[in-house]
Amino acid sequence: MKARITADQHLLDSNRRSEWKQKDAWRTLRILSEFVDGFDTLSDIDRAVAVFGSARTKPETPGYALAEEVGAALAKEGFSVITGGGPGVMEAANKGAAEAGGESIGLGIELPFEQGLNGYVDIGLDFRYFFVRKTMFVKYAQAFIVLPGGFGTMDELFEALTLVQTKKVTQFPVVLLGTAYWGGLVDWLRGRMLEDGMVNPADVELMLVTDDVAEAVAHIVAGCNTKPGSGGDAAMPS
Ligand SMILES: CC(C)=CCNc1ncnc2c1ncn2[C@@H]1O[C@H](COP(=O)(O)O)[C@@H](O)[C@H]1O
Repeated sequence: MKARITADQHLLDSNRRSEWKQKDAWRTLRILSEFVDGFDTLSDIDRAVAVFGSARTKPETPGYALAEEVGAALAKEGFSVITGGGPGVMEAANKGAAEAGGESIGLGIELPFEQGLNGYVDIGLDFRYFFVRKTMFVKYAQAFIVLPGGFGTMDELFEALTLVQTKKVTQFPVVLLGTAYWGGLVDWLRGRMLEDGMVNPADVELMLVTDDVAEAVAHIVAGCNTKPGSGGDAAMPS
């Protein structure tokens, strides 16, 4: 299959510098419309948790089953489940949520190879720009659960941790699910990164690491301080 040139590539890739002078100013309108669509579609979500993890996790694997269990457990607790709308862990979490009667949301991204949203998404949006989509995850979820994954998953995890650390978001639990997978990274964060003074002791405590879905959900319920119907913190000015 021939790889398509994506909108993100037009914007970011310096090989396309010749377009920048002519097209970037107008491209901002497209970016703006993507924010407007996202805000318009997602602003009615009451309380939601975003579930991240590998796009490559295959059905009928323990990782897929775990993500399905997470989606179902969140739905039963009254949370909408937001994922990247793709295959693997995203599909499994959407499936778990949808089959448990919950609201299943997929925020897809345009990629060089055609893919579309997975078949378990009830409310779906397709984004051209990664950075617009990432705003939506943080804005409309009150917590993140992160399953094993690759670069995309790390990007989403560390964006959340940076936003919590810098207090751009408050009361935002982050759970790493899968102690065997995450253990090495967490040891390095609590060892090398902390010992070299790159983070504060409190920073490395910003995430819960567990294998237990019920513990993950309970941690979120206790930590995100949004009750059903509250719609979050309505008293804050813009
Ligand atoms: C089979 C394949 C690679 C499909 C790619 N299709 C994708 N569709 C939607 N979101 C994605 C995709 N790939 C990466 N992401 C984003 O990055 C994360 C997973 O990336 P990774 O597989 O850990 O690095 C997901 O949580 C998602 O938000």
